[in-house]
Amino acid sequence: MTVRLGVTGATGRMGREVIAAATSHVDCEVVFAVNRNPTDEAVDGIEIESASEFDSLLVDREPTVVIDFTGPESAVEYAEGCADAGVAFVTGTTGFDDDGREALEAASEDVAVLHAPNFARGVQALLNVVGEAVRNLPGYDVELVETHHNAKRDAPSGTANRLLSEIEANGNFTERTHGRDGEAPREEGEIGVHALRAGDITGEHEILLAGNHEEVRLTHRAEDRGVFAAGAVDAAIWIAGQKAGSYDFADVIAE
Ligand SMILES: NC(=O)C1=CN([C@@H]2O[C@H](COP(=O)(O)OP(=O)(O)OC[C@H]3O[C@@H](n4cnc5c(N)ncnc54)[C@H](OP(=O)(O)O)[C@@H]3O)[C@@H](O)[C@H]2O)C=CC1
Ligand SMILES: O=C(O)C1=N[C@H](C(=O)O)C[C@H](O)C1
Repeated sequence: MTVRLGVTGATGRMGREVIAAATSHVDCEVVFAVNRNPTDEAVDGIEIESASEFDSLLVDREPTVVIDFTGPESAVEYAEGCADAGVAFVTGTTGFDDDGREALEAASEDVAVLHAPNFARGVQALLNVVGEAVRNLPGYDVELVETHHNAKRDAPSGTANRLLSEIEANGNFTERTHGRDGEAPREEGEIGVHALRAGDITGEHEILLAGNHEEVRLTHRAEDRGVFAAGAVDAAIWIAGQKAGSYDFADVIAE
């Protein structure tokens, strides 16, 4: 069955990649693509419409799923629109605060909602192994470095926050130290967190574990945003058959 997709943030870095991935996928049809500031220029043959039309497009074009890569405020608004219209919602947007996360949970009571801070399959593998590495190296110092392009809004990245949760769940850590400045010796139990922003780097995450005169580095490097878009389209196809609830990209990969 063809999955009918709506795309938000359509002219953004990720929106364009999602349209490219979806239009070349045999199981997908892009039925609308919206942007806050629409352009006359189509993306991969898909007309860009105004985000102000989002609610009426949900009714008129009958999408099965909306894929969103925008910002935390707009993602919540789009999720609420989808919940009202009975349309499943996939978002890769990062930077949500507690209220934003709660709003996504509330939407998932009415429709299937999948939120993943990273749609790269390699990052899912990294999330699976990082806890084991920490458990195997008790007492080793842990530092996380993430590197992204100079236009990224949130820090640390959504992926970094997810990795940090895994690290904390598997070791005795007391605090996250964001960068260091001046007299700042390392405290026992801290995890150092460092966000680098430069150029047009797609996205890198490295966890350094060091102690006992040795070091282990676990690194994921995305070389192309198409990796994220392909994962998001896979998630949209998967979620089309799911009942209301809150899902993660790990659920998609598990099948
Ligand atoms: N989960 C994953 O695998 C990945 C997640 N991301 C996340 O996706 C999000 C978008 O990233 P990226 O594409 O690089 O960002 P861009 O800035 O390139 O694009 C953002 C898009 O969202 C729109 N937008 C932003 N704010 C609003 C708003 N308040 N209301 C309506 N539309 C809005 C922008 O519209 P306009 O053009 O009008 O400004 C633009 O189309 C970020 O949160 C990023 O962290 C990114 C890559 C992978
Ligand atoms: O903004 C980005 O570009 C990315 N954001 C995601 C995040 O915050 O983790 C995922 C990816 O690293 C690219």
